[in-house]
Amino acid sequence: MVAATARSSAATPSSARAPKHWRCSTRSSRSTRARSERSELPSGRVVSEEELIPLDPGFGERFAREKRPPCQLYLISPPVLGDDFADTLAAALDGGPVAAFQLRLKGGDADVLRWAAALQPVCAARDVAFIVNDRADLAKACGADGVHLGQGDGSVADARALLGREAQIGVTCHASRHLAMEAAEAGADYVAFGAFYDTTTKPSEHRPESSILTWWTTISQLPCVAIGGITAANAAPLVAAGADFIAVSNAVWGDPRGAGAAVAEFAAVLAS
Ligand SMILES: Cc1ncc(COP(=O)(O)OP(=O)(O)O)c(N)n1
Ligand SMILES: Cc1ncsc1CCOP(=O)(O)O
Ligand SMILES: [Mg+2]
Repeated sequence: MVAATARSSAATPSSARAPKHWRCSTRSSRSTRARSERSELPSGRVVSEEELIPLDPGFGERFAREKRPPCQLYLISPPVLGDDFADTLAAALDGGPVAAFQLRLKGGDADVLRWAAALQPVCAARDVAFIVNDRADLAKACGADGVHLGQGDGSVADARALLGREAQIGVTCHASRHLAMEAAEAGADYVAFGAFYDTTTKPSEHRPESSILTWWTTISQLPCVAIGGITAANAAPLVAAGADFIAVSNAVWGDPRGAGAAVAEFAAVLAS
């Protein structure tokens, strides 16, 4: 994932590709793999094997973990952008270190491309990677640094073929170890788990425990992102559990003090 390197703690467009040592670890062996078989409970409810065999919250304590670069901030755009959003974004990025910005708009293609043209220079001027949500074709069209793919947003292989090996490709994995393994094996540059907390930005039925971050960072070198309802007040357990990135929307754009002050507060949490 963006700038999660041992050498650098800030994103640059040229370092926006995860270096090889951040790619999927060979330790992601079959023996640690959460399997996807489904079983029927006596009640008739069908559950995945992953749900039947929950992750031991103490998993991480039994293994030595390699030191990783400090957790970084990944900003997700508001769902609707006001006319002055380029200035708001600049203020946010000037508030403290930000690794990446994701343009997450659900309107038409023209809207995405228009905002990409306005916001990409703001990110590039500050060495912040510019990621487009949902659509590899639009990421290609605007020359973004990467794309974020949900489970219904197309395959990593197709996005890679379109965007090339330098592109950052992230994948939503909800609360699923199995999905994370699949994403890593498909060649993703980061996996994203969430929603960790209540959020109105994107209501989610998936609610991972923070231990999934510890598990992931124990078995894989690929960066992981924590998302969903994260604020400066509740981020610390996710950082402590191993999140390489925390992805935040409302806590930054909805902060009454302004987006720059919110980013500065996150910076203090990530530095502590
Ligand atoms: C970093 C990050 N993680 C998760 C998501 C959610 O993606 P998806 O499940 O496709 O839902 P939408 O955001 O497209 O509504 C994300 N965008 N970014
Ligand atoms: C896009 C997304 N995917 C899972 S939760 C979420 C919303 C993140 O926004 P917020 O930080 O406002 O909860
Ligand atoms: Mg999506």
